[in-house]
Amino acid sequence: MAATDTPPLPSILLIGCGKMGGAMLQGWLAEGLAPSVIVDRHRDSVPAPHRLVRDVTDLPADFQPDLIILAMKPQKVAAALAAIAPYALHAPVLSVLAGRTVHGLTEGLAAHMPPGARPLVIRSMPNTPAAVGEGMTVSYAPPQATPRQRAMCDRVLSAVGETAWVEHEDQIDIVTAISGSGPAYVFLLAELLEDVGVGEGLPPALARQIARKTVSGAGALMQQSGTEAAQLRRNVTSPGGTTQQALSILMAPDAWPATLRAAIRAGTKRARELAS
Ligand SMILES: NC(=O)C1=CN([C@@H]2O[C@H](COP(=O)(O)OP(=O)(O)OC[C@H]3O[C@@H](n4cnc5c(N)ncnc54)[C@H](O)[C@@H]3O)[C@@H](O)[C@H]2O)C=CC1
Ligand SMILES: O=C(O)[C@@H]1CCC=N1
Repeated sequence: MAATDTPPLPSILLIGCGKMGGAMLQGWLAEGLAPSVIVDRHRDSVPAPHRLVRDVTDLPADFQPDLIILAMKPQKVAAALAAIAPYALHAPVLSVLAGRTVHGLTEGLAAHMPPGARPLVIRSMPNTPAAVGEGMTVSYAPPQATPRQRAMCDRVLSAVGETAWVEHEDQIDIVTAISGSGPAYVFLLAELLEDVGVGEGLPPALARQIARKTVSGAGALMQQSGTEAAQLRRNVTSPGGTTQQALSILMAPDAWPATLRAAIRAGTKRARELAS
């Protein structure tokens, strides 16, 4: 779709504006969000024409969003559902909460609605590079979601990065452990490279600079070249050279391949535990 054909961002009710909600909001503000309401007691202000309220019980009576976005901690959502339910009669709900299922959120909201009324819940897993428009969000919509509802969610999420959709909701838990948590693994790599550099005798400022630029530069090269990661790795690895020597340790079956698989399985398991 040409940029001029892109529909404007809808009006949102964003509930929870911490690390993840705040990252997405930063991207949406840069993209021209329609007048919206943000709920978070820990935020000081939002730029006009958007409004900030401290609690879901303080929502302005004159406000009806196009889309409700849940971005509080999974453990905090239950207490907010009663106040959100009246708005969810008229607008779909997009949840970015780890673990929380479409079924659980739908039932939780429906319990506060008139008999027979059902909210429409779409579940997404974004990541914090959304703050700079470089996010990756994977979403699941239940079969009853309309193409218009899916398109609106995709419009909002694609304003802060790339989007993809899965047909099976349980895949969101695996996505959570890979791309949702993944920036933390990459930042850890930068931290460890810096620590090792300092430990091996480099000046701390230089160790920090080379660690950060190596991670961000490698990411930029991968993005801009479109080349497979494995080929980019081979391009660095001279036969008999220094990289091959280092990778023989990292790529040993019981090193990174096993460690990363175990880590991602642990994250996935935790996402499933957070379902209830
Ligand atoms: N941090 C990340 O990288 C990612 C987080 N998520 C999900 O995003 C959600 C939020 O995570 P973070 O932003 O990291 O947590 P956070 O603790 O930084 O932010 C949560 C915010 O929600 C607010 N809050 C809590 N209860 C509220 C309520 N009833 N009404 C309004 N605001 C409320 C808190 O004041 C806080 O500012 C979680 O469900 C997490 O699973 C998803 C993808 C990535
Ligand atoms: O750590 C968490 O539970 C959230 C979900 C993915 C990233 N942060």
